[in-house]
Amino acid sequence: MKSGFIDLPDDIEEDALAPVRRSSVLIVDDQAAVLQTLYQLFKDTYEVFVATSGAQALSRAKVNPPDLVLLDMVMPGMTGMEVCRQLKEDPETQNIPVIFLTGNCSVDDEARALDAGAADFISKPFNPRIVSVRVNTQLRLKAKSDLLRRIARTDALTGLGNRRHFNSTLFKEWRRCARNSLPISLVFIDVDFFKRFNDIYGHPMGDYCLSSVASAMKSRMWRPADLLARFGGEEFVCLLPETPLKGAIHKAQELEAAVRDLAISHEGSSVAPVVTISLGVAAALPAQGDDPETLIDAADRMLYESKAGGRGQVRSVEITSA
Ligand SMILES: Nc1nc2c(ncn2[C@@H]2O[C@H](COP(=O)(O)OP(=O)(O)OP(=O)(O)O)[C@@H](O)[C@H]2O)c(=O)[nH]1
Repeated sequence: MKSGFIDLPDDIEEDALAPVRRSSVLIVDDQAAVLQTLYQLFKDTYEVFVATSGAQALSRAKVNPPDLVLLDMVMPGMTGMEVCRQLKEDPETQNIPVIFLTGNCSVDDEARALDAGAADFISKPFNPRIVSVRVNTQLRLKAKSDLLRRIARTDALTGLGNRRHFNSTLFKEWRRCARNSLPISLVFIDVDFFKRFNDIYGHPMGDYCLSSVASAMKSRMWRPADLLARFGGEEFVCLLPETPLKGAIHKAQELEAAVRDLAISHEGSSVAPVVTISLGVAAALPAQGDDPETLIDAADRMLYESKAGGRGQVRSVEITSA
C-alpha cells in the first residue's frame, strides 16, 4: 500500500519561516557622500543596491524589487515623493516599505510623506544607529506581512496555490495573453473514485494521497508562468499561459502519467489497481474584453467528458471565441 507514496511536502509554516535569502535594501540619494555612508552601514547585513535618481530607483525597483527603499526626498528631476507615489501605485512594488531621509524636516513634509504611503521618516543629519534600527524594524514587519500573504494564497494540505490564488493569476494571465495575442490553456484535474479511496483507507490516508498526487504533478511543472493549484477537495487545476492546445494536451498527459507512476494502491477503482486522475483541457486565444470564465467552463466540460468516457484519461477542446 505504501510503496508508491512519495514524501509529504514540507510544512508550510516551517517552509515560510526558513531564511531563504538576505533582505535587500535600495538606497536612493543624489549625494555620493550619503550613499557611501549608508552603503557602509548596511553592506554587511543586507544586499544593498543604490540609485542616484528617482527614475533609476523606479526602474531598479521594478526589475528587482527590494525589501525596503531608503529614499531621499529632495532630488533633481523626480522628487522622492513622486517616486514613493509611483511605487505605491504599482501592484508589483506597493508592499515595499519606503523610509524617507531628508534635510527638509517640516511637519508638513513629514505628514505628506506618511500620507503618500511612507513607512517612516528620518531627518538629516541622521544618526546611523537610529537609521539602522528603524530599517531593521521595517524589514521585520515586511517579512511578517510577506509570510501572511504567502499563507493566504497557499493550500495548507498540499502546499500548492489555493483557489483564490488561482483565480487572481488566471485573470492576470488571461489579460496578459490577450494583450500580447498569445494562447492560454487550462487543465482541470480530478482524482478518480476518491470517495471510495477515503472509505477504504481512511481520511488521513486520503490526505496523504492528495499531497502525494500534488507533489508528483508539481515536479512536472517547469515554466515560471505555469501554475498548479488546488481548486478544492480532490480537484486541481493547471494554468498554462502562452501555451496552445497541443502543448496543454502534452502537459496533461505528462501529469496523468506522473500520478499513475506513483502506484498508490486503490482497490476501489475500476480504472486501474492504482490511483488515477481524469483531466479536462481547454485552450483559447483570448481577445481584450473576453471573459476567462468561458475557459473554466470548457475545461470543466472536458473533465466531465473524461469522467464519463471511463476516467484516467485526457479530453480536450479549443474554444475559438470566448
Ligand atoms: N481525505 C480527503 N478527502 C477529501 C478532501 N477533500 C475532498 N475529499 C473527498 O473527496 C471525495 C470526492 O468524492 P466525489 O466528488 O464523489 O468523487 P469521486 O469519488 O472521486 O468520484 P469521481 O470523481 O466520479 O471519480 C469526497 O468523499 C470528499 O469527502 C480532503 O482534503 N481530504
